[in-house]
Amino acid sequence: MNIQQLFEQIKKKQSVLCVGLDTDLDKIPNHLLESEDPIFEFNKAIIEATHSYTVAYKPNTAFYEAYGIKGWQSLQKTIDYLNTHYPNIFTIADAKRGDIGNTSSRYAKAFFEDLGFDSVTTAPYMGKDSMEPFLAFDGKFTIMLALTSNPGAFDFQTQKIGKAELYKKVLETSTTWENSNRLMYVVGATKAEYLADIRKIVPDSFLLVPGVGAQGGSVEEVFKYGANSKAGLLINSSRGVIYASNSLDFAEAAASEAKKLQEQMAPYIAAL
Ligand SMILES: O=C(O)c1cc(=O)[nH]c(=O)n1[C@@H]1O[C@H](COP(=O)(O)O)[C@@H](O)[C@H]1O
Repeated sequence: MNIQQLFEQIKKKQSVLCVGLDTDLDKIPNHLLESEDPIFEFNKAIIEATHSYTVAYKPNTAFYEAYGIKGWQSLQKTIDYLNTHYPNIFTIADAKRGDIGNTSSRYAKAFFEDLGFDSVTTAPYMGKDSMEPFLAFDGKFTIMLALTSNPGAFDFQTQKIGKAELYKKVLETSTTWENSNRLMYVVGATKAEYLADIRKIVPDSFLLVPGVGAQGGSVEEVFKYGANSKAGLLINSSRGVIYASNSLDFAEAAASEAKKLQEQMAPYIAAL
């Protein structure tokens, strides 16, 4: 899908909610474990319950890779389900890839062409030639880590390289790359006060903001500092939505959490 369609979804649903499909067999309701593919059955039920409040889904590939080939099959079925039934919902493979050029181009092919995701998350540590193979894909988006939500973000990302912090350098440099209009950036909701500075460097880009819910970030703060005139945000919650209940009512409970988040977002989107 293209950016225009994403803007339209945001307007129509009055939401920038991205639901993270971090599906863990130890956390899903027991009754699903008897089915042939519990991960897919869980995801399908979550998608059906939450899609009207949601503009993006983000399966984190670690939760699928952890189960080997069966996990990859569950991931494939999940993205196929989304592309078939909800083609207007943006899809993110949260894989945090990045390597020397020829390897990155294989990662890009895997997530964009083989699996058919709209976007993939990447780690920029290896620099321009490790990101460009992702950016070469027309109609696809590369969501690069900028300032992450975890405490370790302060180990490197906020350290100064010359006058500027590393994360600012990453943002500034990336805007000079070819096809930089295909870039989005990850900024943790737990670092909302940094968003105003980040917006000065990338005023028009989409920011994927994980860390509300289980990690303690606030929707209000993210909008206050991070929204641009078209929102320009995708705010992710994974555990807070998908594990709202672990019994028979899990899908209804997820819908209710997703609705709560959408209702928190709506007034800010209406005011843009
Ligand atoms: O790239 C990400 O999505 C990401 C970046 C980041 O800085 N922090 C972060 O939590 N994430 C991911 O966002 C999701 C957050 O999950 P919850 O804390 O359960 O909402 C996980 O899949 C994380 O891997």
